[in-house]
Amino acid sequence: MEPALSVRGVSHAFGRTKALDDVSLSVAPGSFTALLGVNGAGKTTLFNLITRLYDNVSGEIRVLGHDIRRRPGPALAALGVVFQSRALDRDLTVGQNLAYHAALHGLTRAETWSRSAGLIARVGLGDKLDTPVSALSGGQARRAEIARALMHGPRLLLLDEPTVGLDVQSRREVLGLVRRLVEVDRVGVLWATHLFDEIHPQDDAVVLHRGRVLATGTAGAIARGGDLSAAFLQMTGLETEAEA
Ligand SMILES: Nc1ncnc2c1ncn2[C@@H]1O[C@H](COP(=O)(O)OP(=O)(O)OP(=O)(O)O)[C@@H](O)[C@H]1O
Repeated sequence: MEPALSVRGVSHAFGRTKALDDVSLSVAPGSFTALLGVNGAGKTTLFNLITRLYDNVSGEIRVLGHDIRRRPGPALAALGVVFQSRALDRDLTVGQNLAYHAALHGLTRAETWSRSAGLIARVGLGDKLDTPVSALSGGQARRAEIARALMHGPRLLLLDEPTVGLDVQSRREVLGLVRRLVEVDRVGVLWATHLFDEIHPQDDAVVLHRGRVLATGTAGAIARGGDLSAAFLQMTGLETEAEA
């Protein structure tokens, strides 16, 4: 079966700064894959390449088998994304934000209304369709963003540190929602984070540090049966740097 996402030998530089250096990873269909890295690891650069905000000039990126350079249309149609910074229009209602996204993807009016009603109920905001985004809490706005990202039925969902800035209850709701999408709908998820308590031992994980992949496998295997954050600190050398 085609991976939901395949990244092979991808590098990217900003002037002399190598943000990504020969990065390879994949996300299986219906898997929750954690992209683990501290600030500056290269997570956002990778997301910007996958979504074609930056041109990918070295290596290959495929979404559901579609090369993002040669077949950008089908690749982007199979992809949903929740960026790190908030991306809803705060003056529009939740329903209007979803409808605008649906229009960009060519959904009909009927499809738009049936999908937005279904998705907004799914993310627990059934009574908020006509509420302006400015009146939502941070956690509700995140869940609305996830609903928007799902409007066109993507098979791969990218989320860039989606729980940063949320309280403990909202973090749990957002994470639970995304895990259900993986388990029930078999969406492939790439979840970028530096919050290790979000990761289960059976999750797939990729350790990215200073633009390089240091480890891939299940989080449990990477942690070698111990604590994931301790294994991460040791692997990246951050533990030694902090002691020095
Ligand atoms: N537009 C840019 N111009 C120059 N350098 C950049 C630019 N974007 C990122 N970088 C550099 O590339 C490297 C990777 O940054 P990136 O934002 O991808 O990391 P990140 O893992 O997403 O970190 P954060 O969690 O802080 O967003 C860093 O050294 C960063 O300073």
